[in-house]
Amino acid sequence: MHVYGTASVNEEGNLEIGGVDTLELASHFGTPLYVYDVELIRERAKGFKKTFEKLGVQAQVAYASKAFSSIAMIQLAKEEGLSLDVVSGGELYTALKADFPKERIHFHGNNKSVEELEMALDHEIGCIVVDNFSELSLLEELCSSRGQKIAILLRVTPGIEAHTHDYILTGQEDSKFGFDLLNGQAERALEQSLNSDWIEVLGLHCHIGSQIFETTGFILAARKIIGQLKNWHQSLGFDSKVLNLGGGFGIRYTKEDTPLPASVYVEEIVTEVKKQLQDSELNMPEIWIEPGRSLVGDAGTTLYKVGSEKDVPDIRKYLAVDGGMSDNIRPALYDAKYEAVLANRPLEDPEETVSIAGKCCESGDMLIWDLPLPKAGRGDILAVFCTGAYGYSMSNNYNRIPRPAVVFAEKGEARLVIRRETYQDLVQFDVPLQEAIKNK
Ligand SMILES: Cc1ncc(COP(=O)(O)O)c(C=O)c1O
Ligand SMILES: N[C@@H](CCCC[NH3+])C(=O)O
Repeated sequence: MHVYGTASVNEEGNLEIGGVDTLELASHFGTPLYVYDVELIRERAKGFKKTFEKLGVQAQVAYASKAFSSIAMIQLAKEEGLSLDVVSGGELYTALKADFPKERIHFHGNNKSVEELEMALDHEIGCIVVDNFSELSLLEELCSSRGQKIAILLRVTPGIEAHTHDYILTGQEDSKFGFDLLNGQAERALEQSLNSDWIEVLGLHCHIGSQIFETTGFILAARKIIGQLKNWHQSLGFDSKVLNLGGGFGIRYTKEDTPLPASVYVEEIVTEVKKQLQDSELNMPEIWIEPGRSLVGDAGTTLYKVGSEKDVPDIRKYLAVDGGMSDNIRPALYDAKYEAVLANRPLEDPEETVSIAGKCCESGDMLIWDLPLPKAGRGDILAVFCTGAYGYSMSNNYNRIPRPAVVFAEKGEARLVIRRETYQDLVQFDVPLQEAIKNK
């Protein structure tokens, strides 16, 4: 068995996370249950920060809160001295509720609404990552009408095709995100911003994709951007204070995945930036990164209770669990692969191969195909690893299934940080026909 993060097997032979027995967690908090190993998140955050410190580079490590946003999670990011990437009014609201330092909040998104931009301006957050011309003009208008200045990064698409799933690629030319670097859009956006009385351009941003296992894409992106920065220094007198190279650092979901240590991504990015800046008149910019998955992904485990089973003779055995695509849509959406063990017998040798089905009314609601497992049946607890990123944050109420609870486990203690939804929660926004107000 691969030991994920600080997960271990205790004297009772049960899987333990953050020093807490997962069977106790399942019986106390119910299932499905997302369990986070808090120490591992802290370790990952420190790992990124220390690498920058070791290299003597000014940096910000911004947690991409889309991976998992909750008040407790944002408080944890604050405790670890991270910055924060938010991508919607809802994520910003969560950050504000968590009392996250406003100056370290960066606001992303390809279609921020007027209300969202106003919210960011009201709270004077650190910067807005401007994605397109219409947003740039809108922001300028808002700032000028309020008499308020704002710091921005310009998100550029460097024309890099990272090796990952098509749906999570973002740095290629044909992308809905950012100003294209090669066709002159980025230069026009920079000129427009530099000419504005209301906008201070801190620098450039790019994010080439997610779940990336190589450094090549980041290096090429840095090279292309710095190449442009040199031109813009000559032509526009622009000196970028910040270079944000996004997130996307891959993690190990299964043995097929071979991620690099976070330090390697950081070291190679910094080395390339320094190399490209040699003999130029540009100052070394602050390097910002935005990891989401690599901070919280393998720190999360989902506990499910096994229910029905179905044998299709000579074809396959299905074991159904009490969750599925409602709490983890990634297998259905990206064909994502996961590993799992029985929480009550993690070290027992597999006896059969089973496929783990979710309980949603979709044939595509399969969590894991062909998983070797000891004989398991109704009542057993299945622990699916590496569900900490884009699990809860992409969960939904399909089939009116309530969202699971989230627990933080650390040093032998478990804290409920998001309570389980109830059936009452599910109908809270419904208006019965007889009460519905007619719009004449
Ligand atoms: C702009 C931006 N920054 C950061 C991230 C975080 O990516 P990841 O969770 O792969 O680190 C994403 C998601 O892909 C993103 O779109
Ligand atoms: N949600 C995706 C990644 C996209 C991240 C946001 N740009 C995943 O689960 O892998």
